[in-house]
Amino acid sequence: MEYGLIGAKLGHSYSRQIHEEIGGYSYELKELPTRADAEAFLEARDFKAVNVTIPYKKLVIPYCDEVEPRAAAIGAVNTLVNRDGKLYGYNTDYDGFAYLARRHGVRFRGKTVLILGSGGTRNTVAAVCRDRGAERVVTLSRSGADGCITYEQAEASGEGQIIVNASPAGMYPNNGECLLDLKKFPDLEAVLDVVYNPFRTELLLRAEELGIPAYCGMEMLVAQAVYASARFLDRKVDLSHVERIHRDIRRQVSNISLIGMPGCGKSTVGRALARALGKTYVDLDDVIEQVAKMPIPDIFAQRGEDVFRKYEADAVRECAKNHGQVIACGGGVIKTPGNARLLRQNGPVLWIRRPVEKLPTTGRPLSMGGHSLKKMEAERTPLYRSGSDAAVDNFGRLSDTVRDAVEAFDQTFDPGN
Ligand SMILES: Nc1ncnc2c1ncn2[C@@H]1O[C@H](COP(=O)(O)OP(=O)(O)O)[C@@H](O)[C@H]1O
Ligand SMILES: O=C(O)C1=C[C@@H](OP(=O)(O)O)[C@@H](O)[C@H](O)C1
Ligand SMILES: [Mg+2]
Repeated sequence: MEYGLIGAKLGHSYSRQIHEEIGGYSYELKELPTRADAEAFLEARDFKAVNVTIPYKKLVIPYCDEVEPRAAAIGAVNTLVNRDGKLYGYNTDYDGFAYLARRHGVRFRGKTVLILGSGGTRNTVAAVCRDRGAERVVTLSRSGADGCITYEQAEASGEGQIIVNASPAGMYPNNGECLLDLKKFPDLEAVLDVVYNPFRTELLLRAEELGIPAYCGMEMLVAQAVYASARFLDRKVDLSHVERIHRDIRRQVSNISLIGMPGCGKSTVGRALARALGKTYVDLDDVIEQVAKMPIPDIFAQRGEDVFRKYEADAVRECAKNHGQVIACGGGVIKTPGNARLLRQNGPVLWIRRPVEKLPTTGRPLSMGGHSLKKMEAERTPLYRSGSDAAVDNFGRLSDTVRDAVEAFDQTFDPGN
Protein backbone atom coordinates (compact mmCIF):
# COMPACT_ATOMS: atom_id res chain seq x y z
CA MET A 1 0.00 0.00 0.00
CA GLU A 2 1.24 3.50 -0.85
CA TYR A 3 -1.32 5.88 0.65
CA GLY A 4 -4.33 5.24 2.81
CA LEU A 5 -6.04 5.14 6.16
CA ILE A 6 -5.48 2.73 9.02
CA GLY A 7 -7.86 2.12 11.91
CA ALA A 8 -9.60 -0.73 13.69
CA LYS A 9 -12.97 -0.33 12.02
CA LEU A 10 -13.31 1.92 9.00
CA GLY A 11 -16.77 1.26 7.57
CA HIS A 12 -17.69 4.11 5.30
CA SER A 13 -15.06 6.81 5.08
CA TYR A 14 -15.02 9.99 3.00
CA SER A 15 -11.23 10.07 3.16
CA ARG A 16 -10.67 8.11 -0.03
CA GLN A 17 -12.82 10.46 -2.07
CA ILE A 18 -11.19 13.54 -0.55
CA HIS A 19 -7.60 12.37 -0.98
CA GLU A 20 -8.07 11.02 -4.47
CA GLU A 21 -9.60 14.32 -5.51
CA ILE A 22 -6.83 16.49 -4.05
CA GLY A 23 -3.75 14.36 -4.50
CA GLY A 24 -4.45 12.22 -7.55
CA TYR A 25 -3.00 9.13 -5.81
CA SER A 26 -5.02 6.09 -4.91
CA TYR A 27 -5.96 5.88 -1.26
CA GLU A 28 -6.67 2.58 0.41
CA LEU A 29 -8.81 1.95 3.47
CA LYS A 30 -6.90 -0.59 5.54
CA GLU A 31 -8.68 -2.08 8.47
CA LEU A 32 -6.34 -3.36 11.17
CA PRO A 33 -8.77 -4.94 13.64
CA THR A 34 -6.32 -5.72 16.44
CA ARG A 35 -3.45 -3.92 18.08
CA ALA A 36 -1.13 -6.70 16.89
CA ASP A 37 -2.25 -6.03 13.28
CA ALA A 38 -1.44 -2.35 13.72
CA GLU A 39 1.96 -3.09 15.24
CA ALA A 40 2.86 -5.46 12.41
CA PHE A 41 1.83 -2.85 9.86
CA LEU A 42 3.93 -0.16 11.52
CA GLU A 43 6.97 -2.41 11.90
CA ALA A 44 6.90 -3.36 8.21
CA ARG A 45 6.84 0.34 7.15
CA ASP A 46 5.55 -0.76 3.77
CA PHE A 47 3.73 2.45 2.84
CA LYS A 48 4.49 5.97 1.65
CA ALA A 49 2.07 7.85 3.91
CA VAL A 50 -1.04 7.05 5.91
CA ASN A 51 -3.67 8.67 8.02
CA VAL A 52 -4.36 7.08 11.34
CA THR A 53 -7.71 6.86 13.04
CA ILE A 54 -9.31 5.32 16.12
CA PRO A 55 -7.86 3.64 18.14
CA TYR A 56 -4.27 3.95 16.92
CA LYS A 57 -3.46 7.68 17.05
CA LYS A 58 -1.42 7.17 20.24
CA LEU A 59 -0.07 3.74 19.40
CA VAL A 60 1.81 5.03 16.34
CA ILE A 61 3.85 7.61 18.31
CA PRO A 62 6.69 5.34 19.49
CA TYR A 63 7.09 4.07 15.90
CA CYS A 64 7.91 7.58 14.67
CA ASP A 65 11.48 8.75 14.20
CA GLU A 66 10.23 12.30 14.54
CA VAL A 67 6.99 13.70 15.89
CA GLU A 68 6.12 17.35 15.36
CA PRO A 69 6.00 19.08 18.77
CA ARG A 70 2.31 19.89 18.47
CA ALA A 71 1.35 16.25 17.85
CA ALA A 72 3.61 15.17 20.72
CA ALA A 73 1.96 17.67 23.07
CA ILE A 74 -1.52 16.51 22.06
CA GLY A 75 -0.43 12.89 22.33
CA ALA A 76 -1.95 11.88 19.00
CA VAL A 77 -0.66 11.42 15.45
CA ASN A 78 -3.15 11.20 12.59
CA THR A 79 -0.69 11.58 9.70
CA LEU A 80 2.34 9.37 9.24
CA VAL A 81 4.82 9.96 6.42
CA ASN A 82 7.54 7.51 5.43
CA ARG A 83 10.55 9.41 4.04
CA ASP A 84 13.38 7.07 3.06
CA GLY A 85 12.43 4.59 5.74
CA LYS A 86 12.02 7.17 8.49
CA LEU A 87 8.58 7.82 9.95
CA TYR A 88 7.41 11.38 10.62
CA GLY A 89 4.27 11.99 12.68
CA TYR A 90 1.90 14.97 12.43
CA ASN A 91 -1.46 15.99 13.77
CA THR A 92 -3.58 17.58 11.05
CA ASP A 93 -6.80 17.22 13.08
CA TYR A 94 -5.44 20.28 14.86
CA ASP A 95 -5.24 22.16 11.56
CA GLY A 96 -8.68 20.89 10.55
CA PHE A 97 -10.35 22.12 13.71
CA ALA A 98 -8.51 25.44 13.55
CA TYR A 99 -9.73 25.79 9.95
CA LEU A 100 -13.35 25.10 10.91
CA ALA A 101 -13.32 27.79 13.60
CA ARG A 102 -11.44 30.33 11.46
CA ARG A 103 -13.66 29.75 8.43
CA HIS A 104 -16.72 30.73 10.46
CA GLY A 105 -15.12 33.58 12.38
CA VAL A 106 -15.20 31.76 15.73
CA ARG A 107 -12.52 33.40 17.88
CA PHE A 108 -11.32 31.84 21.10
CA ARG A 109 -9.29 34.76 22.46
CA GLY A 110 -10.38 35.68 25.97
CA LYS A 111 -13.28 33.20 25.89
CA THR A 112 -14.42 30.39 28.13
CA VAL A 113 -14.67 27.26 26.00
CA LEU A 114 -16.55 24.15 27.08
CA ILE A 115 -15.37 20.95 25.45
CA LEU A 116 -17.79 18.02 25.62
CA GLY A 117 -16.07 14.66 25.97
CA SER A 118 -12.83 13.47 27.48
CA GLY A 119 -11.69 11.18 24.65
CA GLY A 120 -8.86 11.59 22.13
CA THR A 121 -10.27 14.52 20.16
CA ARG A 122 -10.59 16.62 23.31
CA ASN A 123 -6.83 17.19 23.49
CA THR A 124 -6.71 18.38 19.90
CA VAL A 125 -9.58 20.82 20.37
CA ALA A 126 -8.15 22.04 23.68
CA ALA A 127 -4.75 22.68 22.07
CA VAL A 128 -6.32 24.83 19.34
CA CYS A 129 -8.39 26.79 21.88
CA ARG A 130 -5.38 27.44 24.11
CA ASP A 131 -3.09 28.37 21.22
CA ARG A 132 -5.76 30.80 20.01
CA GLY A 133 -5.84 32.53 23.39
CA ALA A 134 -8.88 31.03 25.14
CA GLU A 135 -9.10 32.32 28.68
CA ARG A 136 -10.46 29.07 30.09
CA VAL A 137 -10.87 25.62 28.60
CA VAL A 138 -13.21 23.40 30.60
CA THR A 139 -13.82 19.75 29.79
CA LEU A 140 -17.20 18.15 30.48
CA SER A 141 -17.65 14.43 30.94
CA ARG A 142 -20.38 12.17 32.27
CA SER A 143 -18.31 11.15 35.28
CA GLY A 144 -16.63 14.48 35.98
CA ALA A 145 -13.42 12.57 36.79
CA ASP A 146 -9.82 13.51 35.91
CA GLY A 147 -10.15 17.27 36.01
CA CYS A 148 -13.45 17.34 34.11
CA ILE A 149 -16.74 18.73 35.36
CA THR A 150 -20.10 17.04 34.81
CA TYR A 151 -22.74 18.28 32.41
CA GLU A 152 -24.95 19.17 35.37
CA GLN A 153 -22.18 21.23 36.98
CA ALA A 154 -21.63 23.12 33.73
CA GLU A 155 -25.36 23.85 33.41
CA ALA A 156 -25.50 25.04 37.01
CA SER A 157 -22.64 27.49 36.48
CA GLY A 158 -24.03 28.68 33.12
CA GLU A 159 -20.59 29.91 32.08
CA GLY A 160 -19.25 29.45 28.60
CA GLN A 161 -19.22 31.39 25.35
CA ILE A 162 -18.16 28.64 22.98
CA ILE A 163 -19.16 24.98 23.16
CA VAL A 164 -17.34 22.28 21.19
CA ASN A 165 -18.56 18.71 21.07
CA ALA A 166 -15.58 16.36 20.91
CA SER A 167 -17.56 13.32 22.08
CA PRO A 168 -19.47 10.75 20.03
CA ALA A 169 -22.80 11.93 21.51
CA GLY A 170 -25.41 12.34 18.79
CA MET A 171 -23.32 10.51 16.19
CA TYR A 172 -25.00 7.96 13.91
CA PRO A 173 -26.68 5.62 14.88
CA ASN A 174 -27.34 7.48 18.12
CA ASN A 175 -28.93 10.43 16.33
CA GLY A 176 -30.82 12.68 18.70
CA GLU A 177 -28.58 12.15 21.71
CA CYS A 178 -27.48 15.35 23.48
CA LEU A 179 -26.33 15.77 27.07
CA LEU A 180 -26.52 19.52 27.43
CA ASP A 181 -29.34 22.03 27.77
CA LEU A 182 -28.04 25.02 25.84
CA LYS A 183 -30.66 27.32 27.34
CA LYS A 184 -28.60 27.30 30.52
CA PHE A 185 -25.79 29.26 28.84
CA PRO A 186 -26.88 32.87 28.37
CA ASP A 187 -23.52 34.05 26.97
CA LEU A 188 -23.27 31.35 24.31
CA GLU A 189 -21.88 32.69 20.99
CA ALA A 190 -21.11 29.60 18.91
CA VAL A 191 -21.36 25.82 18.94
CA LEU A 192 -19.06 23.53 16.97
CA ASP A 193 -19.35 19.77 16.61
CA VAL A 194 -16.59 17.49 15.40
CA VAL A 195 -19.30 14.97 14.44
CA TYR A 196 -20.37 15.12 10.77
CA ASN A 197 -22.87 12.25 10.63
CA PRO A 198 -25.56 13.56 10.95
CA PHE A 199 -24.70 16.99 9.53
CA ARG A 200 -26.80 18.55 12.26
CA THR A 201 -26.49 16.70 15.52
CA GLU A 202 -29.10 17.28 18.20
CA LEU A 203 -26.63 19.71 19.78
CA LEU A 204 -26.39 21.76 16.59
CA LEU A 205 -30.16 21.69 16.05
CA ARG A 206 -30.68 23.04 19.55
CA ALA A 207 -28.13 25.79 18.96
CA GLU A 208 -29.78 26.79 15.69
CA GLU A 209 -33.16 26.92 17.37
CA LEU A 210 -31.73 29.38 19.87
CA GLY A 211 -30.30 31.47 17.05
CA ILE A 212 -26.72 30.53 17.92
CA PRO A 213 -24.30 29.91 15.03
CA ALA A 214 -23.65 26.17 14.78
CA TYR A 215 -21.08 24.35 12.63
CA CYS A 216 -20.61 20.66 11.92
CA GLY A 217 -17.36 18.73 11.63
CA MET A 218 -17.48 18.06 7.88
CA GLU A 219 -15.22 21.00 7.01
CA MET A 220 -12.81 19.89 9.73
CA LEU A 221 -12.69 16.44 8.13
CA VAL A 222 -12.02 17.83 4.66
CA ALA A 223 -9.48 20.38 5.93
CA GLN A 224 -7.48 17.81 7.94
CA ALA A 225 -7.28 15.70 4.78
CA VAL A 226 -6.05 18.66 2.73
CA TYR A 227 -3.34 19.37 5.33
CA ALA A 228 -2.46 15.65 5.47
CA SER A 229 -2.21 15.41 1.70
CA ALA A 230 0.26 18.32 1.69
CA ARG A 231 2.40 16.36 4.19
CA PHE A 232 2.09 13.19 2.11
CA LEU A 233 3.41 14.91 -1.02
CA ASP A 234 5.64 17.58 0.57
CA ARG A 235 3.54 20.23 -1.11
CA LYS A 236 2.21 23.57 0.05
CA VAL A 237 -1.24 23.45 1.62
CA ASP A 238 -3.89 24.59 -0.86
CA LEU A 239 -6.99 25.43 1.14
CA SER A 240 -8.97 26.28 -1.97
CA HIS A 241 -9.77 22.57 -2.17
CA VAL A 242 -11.65 22.54 1.12
CA GLU A 243 -14.71 24.51 0.14
CA ARG A 244 -15.15 22.78 -3.21
CA ILE A 245 -14.78 19.27 -1.85
CA HIS A 246 -16.97 20.04 1.16
CA ARG A 247 -19.65 21.30 -1.18
CA ASP A 248 -19.35 18.28 -3.48
CA ILE A 249 -19.70 15.85 -0.61
CA ARG A 250 -22.61 17.73 0.93
CA ARG A 251 -24.37 17.90 -2.43
CA GLN A 252 -23.88 14.19 -2.93
CA VAL A 253 -24.85 12.91 0.51
CA SER A 254 -27.44 15.45 1.67
CA ASN A 255 -31.04 14.45 1.87
CA ILE A 256 -33.79 16.66 0.49
CA SER A 257 -37.16 16.32 2.18
CA LEU A 258 -40.34 17.53 0.54
CA ILE A 259 -43.33 18.73 2.53
CA GLY A 260 -46.57 20.42 1.50
CA MET A 261 -50.31 19.92 1.15
CA PRO A 262 -51.65 16.49 0.18
CA GLY A 263 -51.55 16.25 -3.60
CA CYS A 264 -49.23 19.24 -4.14
CA GLY A 265 -46.79 17.02 -6.02
CA LYS A 266 -44.28 15.85 -3.38
CA SER A 267 -44.13 12.31 -4.71
CA THR A 268 -44.16 13.35 -8.37
CA VAL A 269 -41.52 16.07 -7.89
CA GLY A 270 -39.57 13.84 -5.50
CA ARG A 271 -39.16 11.03 -8.03
CA ALA A 272 -38.01 13.44 -10.75
CA LEU A 273 -35.71 15.34 -8.38
CA ALA A 274 -34.08 12.12 -7.18
CA ARG A 275 -33.44 11.14 -10.80
CA ALA A 276 -31.99 14.57 -11.62
CA LEU A 277 -29.58 14.51 -8.66
CA GLY A 278 -28.77 10.79 -8.61
CA LYS A 279 -30.33 10.34 -5.19
CA THR A 280 -32.40 7.51 -3.77
CA TYR A 281 -36.13 8.20 -3.74
CA VAL A 282 -38.02 7.39 -0.55
CA ASP A 283 -41.79 7.89 -0.23
CA LEU A 284 -42.69 7.96 3.45
CA ASP A 285 -46.25 6.87 2.67
CA ASP A 286 -44.83 3.72 1.02
CA VAL A 287 -42.57 3.06 4.01
CA ILE A 288 -45.56 3.37 6.34
CA GLU A 289 -47.69 1.01 4.21
CA GLN A 290 -44.89 -1.57 4.25
CA VAL A 291 -44.46 -1.40 8.02
CA ALA A 292 -48.21 -1.32 8.76
CA LYS A 293 -48.86 -3.93 6.07
CA MET A 294 -51.99 -2.13 4.86
CA PRO A 295 -52.90 0.79 2.59
CA ILE A 296 -53.00 4.25 4.16
CA PRO A 297 -56.80 4.71 3.85
CA ASP A 298 -57.18 1.40 5.77
CA ILE A 299 -54.85 2.58 8.56
CA PHE A 300 -57.01 5.68 8.97
CA ALA A 301 -60.29 3.72 8.77
CA GLN A 302 -59.31 0.82 11.02
CA ARG A 303 -56.85 2.36 13.48
CA GLY A 304 -57.34 6.11 13.32
CA GLU A 305 -55.16 9.11 12.61
CA ASP A 306 -53.17 8.95 15.87
CA VAL A 307 -51.89 5.47 15.06
CA PHE A 308 -51.06 6.62 11.53
CA ARG A 309 -49.06 9.56 12.95
CA LYS A 310 -47.06 7.19 15.15
CA TYR A 311 -46.14 5.06 12.13
CA GLU A 312 -45.27 8.26 10.32
CA ALA A 313 -43.01 9.59 13.11
CA ASP A 314 -41.17 6.24 13.29
CA ALA A 315 -40.66 6.28 9.52
CA VAL A 316 -39.29 9.83 9.71
CA ARG A 317 -36.91 8.94 12.55
CA GLU A 318 -35.41 6.00 10.65
CA CYS A 319 -35.29 7.47 7.15
CA ALA A 320 -33.85 10.80 8.29
CA LYS A 321 -30.73 9.04 9.62
CA ASN A 322 -29.74 7.89 6.13
CA HIS A 323 -28.04 9.93 3.43
CA GLY A 324 -28.37 10.75 -0.24
CA GLN A 325 -32.14 10.54 -0.42
CA VAL A 326 -35.06 12.58 -1.66
CA ILE A 327 -37.73 11.96 0.96
CA ALA A 328 -41.31 12.69 -0.12
CA CYS A 329 -43.33 13.07 3.06
CA GLY A 330 -47.06 12.78 3.60
CA GLY A 331 -48.84 16.12 3.78
CA GLY A 332 -49.51 15.86 7.51
CA VAL A 333 -45.93 15.10 8.53
CA ILE A 334 -45.57 18.56 10.06
CA LYS A 335 -48.50 17.92 12.43
CA THR A 336 -46.23 15.89 14.69
CA PRO A 337 -43.89 18.24 16.51
CA GLY A 338 -40.28 17.23 16.02
CA ASN A 339 -40.65 15.59 12.59
CA ALA A 340 -39.37 18.61 10.66
CA ARG A 341 -36.25 18.92 12.80
CA LEU A 342 -35.54 15.19 12.40
CA LEU A 343 -35.70 15.67 8.64
CA ARG A 344 -33.32 18.65 8.83
CA GLN A 345 -30.52 16.56 10.38
CA ASN A 346 -29.14 15.53 7.02
CA GLY A 347 -30.30 18.16 4.58
CA PRO A 348 -32.86 20.83 3.78
CA VAL A 349 -36.63 20.58 3.86
CA LEU A 350 -38.38 22.09 0.84
CA TRP A 351 -42.02 23.18 0.94
CA ILE A 352 -43.76 22.34 -2.34
CA ARG A 353 -46.61 24.78 -3.03
CA ARG A 354 -49.51 24.27 -5.42
CA PRO A 355 -52.77 26.25 -5.63
CA VAL A 356 -55.47 24.58 -3.56
CA GLU A 357 -57.80 24.44 -6.60
CA LYS A 358 -55.32 22.11 -8.31
CA LEU A 359 -55.12 19.65 -5.40
CA PRO A 360 -56.85 16.28 -5.82
CA THR A 361 -59.80 15.58 -3.52
CA THR A 362 -59.95 11.81 -3.89
CA GLY A 363 -57.83 8.90 -2.70
CA ARG A 364 -56.58 10.71 0.43
CA PRO A 365 -58.51 10.21 3.67
CA LEU A 366 -58.12 13.80 4.80
CA SER A 367 -58.57 15.54 1.44
CA MET A 368 -62.27 14.88 0.75
CA GLY A 369 -64.20 17.98 -0.36
CA GLY A 370 -62.72 21.26 -1.56
CA HIS A 371 -63.83 23.31 1.44
CA SER A 372 -62.00 21.15 3.99
CA LEU A 373 -58.82 21.46 1.91
CA LYS A 374 -58.96 25.27 2.17
CA LYS A 375 -59.37 25.00 5.93
CA MET A 376 -56.53 22.47 6.11
CA GLU A 377 -54.31 24.79 4.08
CA ALA A 378 -54.99 27.67 6.48
CA GLU A 379 -54.15 25.48 9.47
CA ARG A 380 -51.05 23.93 8.02
CA THR A 381 -49.45 26.85 6.20
CA PRO A 382 -47.64 28.18 9.30
CA LEU A 383 -46.32 24.67 10.00
CA TYR A 384 -45.06 24.20 6.45
CA ARG A 385 -43.39 27.59 6.63
CA SER A 386 -41.67 27.02 9.97
CA GLY A 387 -40.77 23.42 9.09
CA SER A 388 -39.03 24.25 5.80
CA ASP A 389 -35.78 25.87 4.68
CA ALA A 390 -37.22 27.13 1.39
CA ALA A 391 -40.43 27.08 -0.66
CA VAL A 392 -40.71 25.86 -4.24
CA ASP A 393 -43.80 26.57 -6.36
CA ASN A 394 -45.24 23.68 -8.35
CA PHE A 395 -47.65 25.78 -10.39
CA GLY A 396 -46.59 24.89 -13.92
CA ARG A 397 -44.49 22.26 -15.64
CA LEU A 398 -42.87 19.54 -13.55
CA SER A 399 -39.48 20.22 -15.16
CA ASP A 400 -39.65 23.85 -13.96
CA THR A 401 -40.41 22.73 -10.42
CA VAL A 402 -37.49 20.29 -10.45
CA ARG A 403 -35.14 23.01 -11.71
CA ASP A 404 -36.31 25.39 -8.97
CA ALA A 405 -35.95 22.67 -6.34
CA VAL A 406 -32.35 21.98 -7.43
CA GLU A 407 -31.63 25.69 -7.22
CA ALA A 408 -33.17 25.94 -3.75
CA PHE A 409 -31.14 22.91 -2.66
CA ASP A 410 -27.89 24.42 -3.98
CA GLN A 411 -28.59 27.69 -2.21
CA THR A 412 -28.60 25.89 1.13
CA PHE A 413 -24.83 25.34 0.65
CA ASP A 414 -24.06 29.04 0.64
CA PRO A 415 -21.62 30.15 3.34
CA GLY A 416 -23.20 30.05 6.75
CA ASN A 417 -25.50 27.13 6.00
N1 LIG B 1 -46.41 20.10 -12.07
C1 LIG B 1 -47.43 19.25 -12.23
N2 LIG B 1 -48.13 19.24 -13.38
C2 LIG B 1 -49.18 18.42 -13.56
N3 LIG B 1 -49.60 17.54 -12.65
C3 LIG B 1 -48.96 17.49 -11.47
C4 LIG B 1 -47.84 18.33 -11.20
N4 LIG B 1 -47.41 18.06 -9.97
C5 LIG B 1 -48.21 17.10 -9.47
N5 LIG B 1 -49.15 16.74 -10.38
C6 LIG B 1 -50.22 15.74 -10.21
O1 LIG B 1 -50.85 15.95 -8.97
C7 LIG B 1 -51.26 14.73 -8.41
C8 LIG B 1 -50.75 14.62 -6.98
O2 LIG B 1 -49.33 14.49 -7.00
P1 LIG B 1 -48.52 13.68 -5.92
O3 LIG B 1 -47.10 13.71 -6.36
O4 LIG B 1 -49.13 12.36 -5.66
O5 LIG B 1 -48.72 14.62 -4.66
P2 LIG B 1 -48.33 14.39 -3.14
O6 LIG B 1 -47.27 13.34 -3.08
O7 LIG B 1 -47.85 15.72 -2.70
O8 LIG B 1 -49.56 14.01 -2.46
C9 LIG B 1 -50.74 13.63 -9.32
O9 LIG B 1 -51.79 13.21 -10.15
C10 LIG B 1 -49.66 14.33 -10.12
O10 LIG B 1 -49.50 13.76 -11.39
O1 LIG C 1 -52.01 15.35 4.60
C1 LIG C 1 -52.13 14.31 5.28
O2 LIG C 1 -52.44 14.35 6.48
C2 LIG C 1 -51.88 13.02 4.62
C3 LIG C 1 -51.30 13.01 3.36
C4 LIG C 1 -51.03 11.79 2.61
O3 LIG C 1 -49.86 11.94 1.84
P1 LIG C 1 -49.78 12.92 0.53
O4 LIG C 1 -49.50 14.30 1.02
O5 LIG C 1 -48.63 12.37 -0.27
O6 LIG C 1 -51.06 12.82 -0.19
C5 LIG C 1 -50.90 10.59 3.55
O7 LIG C 1 -49.73 10.67 4.31
C6 LIG C 1 -52.08 10.53 4.48
O8 LIG C 1 -53.22 10.35 3.71
C7 LIG C 1 -52.20 11.78 5.35
MG1 LIG D 1 -47.24 11.51 -1.94
